[in-house]
Amino acid sequence: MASYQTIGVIGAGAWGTALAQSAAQAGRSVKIWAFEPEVVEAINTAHENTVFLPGAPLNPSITASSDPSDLSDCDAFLMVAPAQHARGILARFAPHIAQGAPVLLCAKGFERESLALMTDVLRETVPHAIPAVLSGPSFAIDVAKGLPTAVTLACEDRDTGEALMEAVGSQTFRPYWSGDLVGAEVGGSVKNVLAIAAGIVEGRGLGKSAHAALIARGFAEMTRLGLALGAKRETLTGLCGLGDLVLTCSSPQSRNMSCGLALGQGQTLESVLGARKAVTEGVATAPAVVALAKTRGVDMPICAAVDAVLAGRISVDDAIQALLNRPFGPETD
Ligand SMILES: NC(=O)c1ccc[n+]([C@@H]2O[C@H](COP(=O)([O-])OP(=O)(O)OC[C@H]3O[C@@H](n4cnc5c(N)ncnc54)[C@H](O)[C@@H]3O)[C@@H](O)[C@H]2O)c1
Ligand SMILES: O=P(O)(O)OC[C@H](O)CO
Repeated sequence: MASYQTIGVIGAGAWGTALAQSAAQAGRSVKIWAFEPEVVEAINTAHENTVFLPGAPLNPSITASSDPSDLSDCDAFLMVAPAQHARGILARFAPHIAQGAPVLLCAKGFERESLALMTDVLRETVPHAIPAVLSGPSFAIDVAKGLPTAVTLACEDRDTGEALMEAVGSQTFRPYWSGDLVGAEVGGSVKNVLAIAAGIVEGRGLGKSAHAALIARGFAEMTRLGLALGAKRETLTGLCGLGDLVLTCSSPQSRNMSCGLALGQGQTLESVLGARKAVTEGVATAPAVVALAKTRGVDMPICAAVDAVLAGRISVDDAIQALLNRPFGPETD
């Protein structure tokens, strides 16, 4: 079985930093590529990502660089830059990723313009890499602090998947293997859009019953899209689907849910996004989810309402009314 010892982490936001730390704790040699020079500086000198993951001391063996060629000796990669930047960054990395090296895709989003999943983006930019997906209920700070977390690690070849699990996993950060990449991608991406809706429910004071209904009906939407794209139902009921949906829709520390909370309380999207450096993936993914659903004839009324609110086509109150005015119907398809 392959054994990956030198791990390249592409993207030094909160999640890339936490995963770099996890791999270092697993005894791997870890190099992390950061977009911002100040992040490179902070990791190499203070051994802390003071910009995106402050308060989490890093293993001093982790080195950072802003030059992709510095990662060219890595035998496996974690792609952790936000979804909308993935294509450009992967294209830069393509010459530095060895033939047959696995690239573990960790971003949770669809590409807005092309509607591509991250595995599609990887196949188009680095066709010689082996795609894998990491997704599940896990806040970066929880992983960095060593709190217990469990995620799905999807890779078609089980041996490769298990070698990746050994490279990033630990007693507290627990990956479970799956062969269903599409399921893992759809779950993580759609839950971000639904978490914005959950935040709106909370921010508008619609109550806990509405919150539970949102999660259950949102899960029905995620399942319909996932199945239409070829996902397995059991993947969607697992960590990367229902598990992550429950976490993100219930935690104001989620960037997506907190964005919805603020919208529900009357703030504008511009003021919410303008006040944060962190990525809110659901904002760019919402229109992609809706467009993709349309191409497959899949009904996703909650996601469509979120997209319409984010785009300013409808007010929060009118979106809520429109959802409540839908005709009664069967619970399952
Ligand atoms: N933070 C978490 O708890 C968490 C957990 C699981 C998955 N994720 C996913 O990981 C991905 C990365 O999120 P994060 O939380 O690490 O990011 P973050 O919000 O902590 O940081 C923002 C990231 O965007 C990058 N960035 C900003 N502008 C850029 C540009 N013009 N070009 C290239 N990169 C640019 C920054 O370098 C940084 O890596 C997202 O898809 C997110 O959904 C995050
Ligand atoms: O803060 P969010 O909303 O990007 O969510 C982070 C993780 O995806 C939770 O699993």
